[in-house]
Amino acid sequence: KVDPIFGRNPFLLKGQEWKDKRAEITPAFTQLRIKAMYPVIEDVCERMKKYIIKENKQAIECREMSAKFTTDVVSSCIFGVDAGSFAGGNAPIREMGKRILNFSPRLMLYFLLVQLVPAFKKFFKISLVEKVVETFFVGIMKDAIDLRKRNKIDRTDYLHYLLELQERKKLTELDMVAHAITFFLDGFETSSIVLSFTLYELAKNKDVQDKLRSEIRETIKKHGEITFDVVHEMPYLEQVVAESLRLHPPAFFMSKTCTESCELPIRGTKLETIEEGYYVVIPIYSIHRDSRYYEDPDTFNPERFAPEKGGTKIYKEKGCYIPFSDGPRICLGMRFAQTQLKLAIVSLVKSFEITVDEKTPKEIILNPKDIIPTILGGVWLQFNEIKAK
Ligand code: HEM
Repeated sequence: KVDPIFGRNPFLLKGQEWKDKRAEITPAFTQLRIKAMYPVIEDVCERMKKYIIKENKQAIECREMSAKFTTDVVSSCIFGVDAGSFAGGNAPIREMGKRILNFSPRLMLYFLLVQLVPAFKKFFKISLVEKVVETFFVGIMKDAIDLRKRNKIDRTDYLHYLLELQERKKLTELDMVAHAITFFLDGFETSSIVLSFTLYELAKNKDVQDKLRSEIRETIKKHGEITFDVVHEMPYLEQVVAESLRLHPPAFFMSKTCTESCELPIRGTKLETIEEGYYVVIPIYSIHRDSRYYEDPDTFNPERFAPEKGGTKIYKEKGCYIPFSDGPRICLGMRFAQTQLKLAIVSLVKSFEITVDEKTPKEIILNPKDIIPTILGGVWLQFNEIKAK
């Protein structure tokens, strides 16, 4: 029996169940659909900029600011509603996002153990957590659908896709909510962590920030504005995001089940047999920081991915650049994540000089309580507005 909400996430499924679920949601992430969501992301970038200006000169904790950003993006794209995370007060969807992640060590443990040993699913009951999440999101979903139908809104976003799917496949309300929660859960936290680490690295490395700002200005001069197609054709921005994902991959490991006995070379020579049914843990974080593959691996250096050096392609081919995994289970939201990240970075670097505030710890220690790596004590940055001349 599958868990009604979390158990339908392709991330946690296997075999035919996984294939069916993945096939069902893949069309939601086509280039065309992400392009259609671009103006929605642009709107949220504007709200984030206004929030920074309003906070005025105070240092801003960017882990929380980034989570507000991705919560608003994801909510606008799934439910077509403004989650209002930047409006002050306790915005309910942001609060629910916090609750889901902090819910209890039980939920964290669930995800961790199911990732490591999928068989653990049998022994865990998370029905209470699911009930709260389900009740909350069913309410939002109902309102979102009602609003869309009543106002005859025609927007090619994720909700639009879910409504089409509902017609075609006769999805139940719970199916729809489970899909929406997959997008919400897999989407907002991973991307927000990457955004906060990227802002931190840009603040620490002024030369990189300046070079990126020059690329942004040149691009605007050439194209007038930064559209969806243009944002994906900015080589230095691509390098900065790629390097941030290398140094700070939010999914720091993944586990795979061996479906067919095979032999793997260990340390390049000795062959080791991996039996069918074995669980294999792939430590993304350690691979990305291994000096056998990366020169000076702990240094943030976007130059290593310069186009003339082959970009990330050569590292991907060697299997040592895998922030979004690889193969048939590669992250479904990769293109969407990259789009929202790039747009947020462009929007902030264009408008602000970003520096590290003294409240940020000098030595980075990762919070041992978080399932996704975050900086203990937070990422405190200063934003000084660049006034147009
Ligand atoms: C920078 C942000 C992101 C990173 C680094 C990331 C990373 C990953 C990784 C490493 C996996 C594979 C896990 C495994 O093989 O065990 C994965 C799977 C997945 N991701 Fe992402 N992700 C990000 C953002 C997103 C977003 C925004 C969405 C959706 C909106 C999303 C949806 C998914 C889904 C549905 C899967 C499961 C795919 C499957 O098993 O077939 N991710 N992600």
